[in-house]
Amino acid sequence: MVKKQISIIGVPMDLGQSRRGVDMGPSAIRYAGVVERLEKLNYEIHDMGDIEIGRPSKDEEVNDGNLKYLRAVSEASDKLALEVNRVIESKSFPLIFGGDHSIAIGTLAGISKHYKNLGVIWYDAHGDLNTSETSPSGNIHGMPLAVSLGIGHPALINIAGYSPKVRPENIVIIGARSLDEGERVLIREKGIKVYTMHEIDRLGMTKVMEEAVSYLKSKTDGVHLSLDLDGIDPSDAPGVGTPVLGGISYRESHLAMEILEESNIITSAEFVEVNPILDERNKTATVAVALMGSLFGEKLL
Ligand SMILES: NC(=[NH2+])NCCC[C@H](N)C(=O)O
Ligand SMILES: [Mn+2]
Ligand SMILES: [Mn+2]
Repeated sequence: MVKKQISIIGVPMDLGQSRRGVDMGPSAIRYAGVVERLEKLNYEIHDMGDIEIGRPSKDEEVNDGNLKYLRAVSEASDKLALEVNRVIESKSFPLIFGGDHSIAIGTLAGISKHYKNLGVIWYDAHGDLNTSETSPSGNIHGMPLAVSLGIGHPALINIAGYSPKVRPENIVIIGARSLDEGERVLIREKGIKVYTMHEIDRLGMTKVMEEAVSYLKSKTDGVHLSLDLDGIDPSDAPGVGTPVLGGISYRESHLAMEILEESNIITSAEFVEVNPILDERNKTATVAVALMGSLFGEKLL
């Protein structure tokens, strides 16, 4: 039998937010044993190494458009989109390690043209639906989902030469507990499906994931999982730049990944925002790798 292929792409990007160190995320995730873990599940793993990220000078950080390091983020997104596209053309499953969440701009740009109706599961404490007008921080990692909807600066929305990358009705956000005003407006206006912590508490993770899967399954021909480690509670995943109390537990996250695995809908995935400098003995990278285990079919018995 031919083994299923997974291709790993590391993206050592930290310019989409203000806390240095998240560029070391790919190393931390590899160090936590991801390749060995997935090989045990009988996958053939191709580690493509890391995308090269420029090191712009500090004065590129703030520009009057409220988009920090716009040029560097846009260049990195271009490179990532090309690489992701190549992986899909080679019939391998793209598994991307961040880096901050701005990398999703490039990931989705590389993926989306391969699908008529791409679905996205955005597992995150945040909506990442800001624009330069609504962003309180100017940090591009708070904008990738808006950008992928075609809302934002032309240098970001036109990566890979087309826009939008995803339709609002094909998005499910899971774990939200920190939304800015502009993000709330966009969610209502576009009718984006959101399971906040309230729904997760109330319905339980099983129901939430089953609903999310059946919502997406009927209308999409591929689903990208974009998992921001800050979706998980900071007690379980402390190594993130923008932690928010009251998050999804480690156990609930395993359950979510297991339900996704059973559903067979996931066609690409990325794990972002692991910051080893803020972490405790590589705990957050270890959590990320454990969740990948469940996502790719690990079973105890
Ligand atoms: N990917 C993330 N961790 N995003 C956090 C975004 C925080 C805040 N909403 C902002 O736009 O600045
Ligand atoms: Mn987040
Ligand atoms: Mn995020």
